[in-house]
Amino acid sequence: MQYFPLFVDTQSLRVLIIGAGEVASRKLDLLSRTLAEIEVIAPDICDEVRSYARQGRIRLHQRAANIDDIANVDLVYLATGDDIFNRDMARHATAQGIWVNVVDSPDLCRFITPSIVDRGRLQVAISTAGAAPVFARELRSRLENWLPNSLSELFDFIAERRVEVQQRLPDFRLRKLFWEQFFISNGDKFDADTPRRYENAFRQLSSEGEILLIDDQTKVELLPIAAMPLLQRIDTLCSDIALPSDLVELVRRDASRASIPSLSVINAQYAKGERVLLYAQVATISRLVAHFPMAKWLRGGSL
Ligand SMILES: C[C@@]1(CC(=O)O)c2cc3[nH]c(cc4nc(cc5[nH]c(cc(n2)[C@H]1CCC(=O)O)[C@@](C)(CC(=O)O)[C@@H]5CCC(=O)O)C(CC(=O)O)=C4CCC(=O)O)c(CCC(=O)O)c3CC(=O)O
Ligand SMILES: NC(=O)C1=CN([C@@H]2O[C@H](COP(=O)(O)OP(=O)(O)OC[C@H]3O[C@@H](n4cnc5c(N)ncnc54)[C@H](O)[C@@H]3O)[C@@H](O)[C@H]2O)C=CC1
Repeated sequence: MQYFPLFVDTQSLRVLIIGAGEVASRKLDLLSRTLAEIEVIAPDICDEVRSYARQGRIRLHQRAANIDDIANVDLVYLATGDDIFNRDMARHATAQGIWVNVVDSPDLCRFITPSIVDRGRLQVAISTAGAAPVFARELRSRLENWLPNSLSELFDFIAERRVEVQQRLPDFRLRKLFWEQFFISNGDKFDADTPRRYENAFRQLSSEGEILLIDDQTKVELLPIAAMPLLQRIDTLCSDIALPSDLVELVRRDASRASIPSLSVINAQYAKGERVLLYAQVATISRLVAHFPMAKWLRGGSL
């Protein structure tokens, strides 16, 4: 991973864009939505950039830039098309510890610009490490279609209630269960029923455990989609045989691992409200089913 994604707090971030053509205006389309203070310097200014200045969103200076301009800023974007000038400015910026992006020279970039799906608090950033920005753009447009616009409202709604949930559910485990329950019932949209689903999620909190069974003859890729949220909620993954890697991928990363415990231990875990997944040979799973009628045997196409 040469490029590592970070989300930068833009409050009082000072951003300088040098150049005011098409590429600068594309960067500005996203940067202007942030809280950053933005300054743009260029002798030739395209209409889009000019309109940001008219709205008072950026400070615009119509002149050539020089090295003194990069003092006292946090980020610099060089979008001039003048290779020698860009290289020179990038060198000065880097020497001063200022993070620099040169739009057409990845080797001069301290950071690169991802393609961004903007849903307010929910941000999806895509990068191909510079290999294919067009692919990043195409993937973005697929995600734009897939992620409803109302996700912005949903995450505002949730953020406003985070403290309330912490107060109403002091137990961390119950809070986690609450949010899982809420997202299962609400889905990824905000509508008139969202506040009701939020209240219902408090009522639907059960501290009941779960026993999931998967036998080694079952192909993981054929498991029903409805099994995915169940696997995501597992606390412990128990097995005495090798686990298929695609199954490990589906289970929560922080789930603990164990060998298959005795029947009485499984009973005790269930009674405590733990959620266990037991992976074993068919014969073992059949025996477990006989002992635990409440267990769910996950098989291809059935639940
Ligand atoms: C390294 C990086 C540095 C940086 O700019 O930060 C970079 C570099 C270069 N871009 C080039 C070209 C194009 N870039 C785009 C579009 C986008 N480019 C963006 C980011 C990045 N571009 C960074 C890596 C991102 C990653 O990791 O994938 C996006 C995501 C964000 C944004 O720019 O705001 C935005 C899509 C936004 C969206 O719509 O979602 C298009 C398509 C178009 O215009 O529609 C083309 C024309 C097609 C083509 O040539 O591929 C060239 C060749 C120049 C030449 O050949 O002359 C270089 C230089 C090189 O490759 O050496
Ligand atoms: N347009 C595109 O989609 C793409 C462009 N590029 C590259 O990105 C760069 C910028 O592209 P465009 O915005 O289309 O170019 P452009 O020619 O429209 O804009 C260049 C801007 O830089 C300014 N500039 C030049 N020298 C300057 C200096 N010394 N100080 C301050 N400003 C200065 C100009 O006044 C102008 O505002 C070019 O190198 C281009 O090759 C790369 C990929 C795609």
